[in-house]
Amino acid sequence: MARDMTRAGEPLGTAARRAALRLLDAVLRRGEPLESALGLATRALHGGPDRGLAHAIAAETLRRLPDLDALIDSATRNRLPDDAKARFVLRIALAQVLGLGTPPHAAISTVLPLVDGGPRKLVHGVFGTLMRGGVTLPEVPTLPSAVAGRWRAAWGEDVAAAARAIAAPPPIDLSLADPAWDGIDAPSLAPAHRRVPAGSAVGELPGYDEGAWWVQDIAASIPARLIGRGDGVALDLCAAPGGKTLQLAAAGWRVTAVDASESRAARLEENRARTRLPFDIAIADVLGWQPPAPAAAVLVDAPCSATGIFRRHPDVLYRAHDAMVAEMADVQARILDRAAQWVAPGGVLVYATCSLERAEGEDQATRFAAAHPGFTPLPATADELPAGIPATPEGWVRTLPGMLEDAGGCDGFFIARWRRALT
Ligand SMILES: C[S@@+](CC[C@H](N)C(=O)[O-])C[C@H]1O[C@@H](n2cnc3c(N)ncnc32)[C@H](O)[C@@H]1O
Repeated sequence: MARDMTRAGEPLGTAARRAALRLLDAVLRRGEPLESALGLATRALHGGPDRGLAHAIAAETLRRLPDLDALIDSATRNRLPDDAKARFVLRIALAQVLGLGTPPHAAISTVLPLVDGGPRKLVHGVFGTLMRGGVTLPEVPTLPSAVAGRWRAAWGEDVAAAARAIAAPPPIDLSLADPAWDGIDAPSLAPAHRRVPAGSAVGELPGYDEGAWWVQDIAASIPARLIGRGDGVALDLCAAPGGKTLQLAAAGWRVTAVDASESRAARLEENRARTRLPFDIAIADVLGWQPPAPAAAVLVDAPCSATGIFRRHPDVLYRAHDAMVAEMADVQARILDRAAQWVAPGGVLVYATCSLERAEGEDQATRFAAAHPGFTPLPATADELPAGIPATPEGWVRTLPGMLEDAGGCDGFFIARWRRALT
């Protein structure tokens, strides 16, 4: 892939498309998260709007990839290999026209320089054929077949809701530090919650500077809701950037937030400074760290495949393969087993993952319960949960793409809670 971002004589906007191409390359060929690839891929761009455009093009391409590929395949006599540069460039051009509303001439003129000295004629020809044919994208996007197959087996018809959910970026949820705060006129789906439209400039919303709220999907707010209010010690393990830490601190707990990543812990610090909510931060690997004493509440928001946040991060659809899920499930088991030792007698343990994979949710909770007879399931109750999100028959919470769909949906999460026996 090209390294040079700006070249004389190129149409304006070519550099942003080159960055989008690098982003796609990072996700699809190297398996990197889109957000992590952003810095390097866009470093030569001048200013936020170009960076935003590169990100929007790459994200839209990932949302629509199977449908874009089907269009490309319909217009080529010999199927282009999956990793052919011509396919990448056509995906970008088509995603702009069919998904983002870019005029066709602007979309094609800014990608052709990316295949200079290569399949320029082919790209131009395929694009022209499709445009003359008046093609459109299906109203409901097609999910990648591996993910669709896995989720259909796990969740049946909810896979259709997942496809609908990926059509556009989702609304943005805010968790309020004070449930009585009334500074934003927006729908509320649960106590201390507001939902603002997709694309809202969060830094400009009322209450941002004062730290009255932080961005957190409603499903992601459930683990801390299941811990509730308290004034004892709470351990938030795998805590950064800190949505759940802030909830626990706002609910009165004396929280220690532990995270292994220094850069992510910096976001914990930023959030602590902005909200002025008190909590301690430990930058440590929980597999080596040890608290000074057992805690009344322990929250494990374990690292996972993150397939539950595919609406905001469509790259997970292409990165979360079976082997990755199995590897994450192994890490989760080790973290959860270790965390269980730090729950004080009579204390509460909550386990959560933002995953739509049973191996990282239901199977993990079943395994834990069998291995830890000293922990009794503590089923979630309706009054603890947002309306429209029921507990499972086991008392766990499993949020699925079809839930709250009319109100804008929610992320996919799994949450289980146990109480440790007194002796
Ligand atoms: C799902 S994210 C946590 C999100 C966070 N709880 C929140 O609500 O904002 C998982 C976190 O686990 C951290 N992590 C992964 N492995 C870890 C380990 N062995 N010890 C501590 N933190 C770990 C990652 O750095 C990442 O920040």
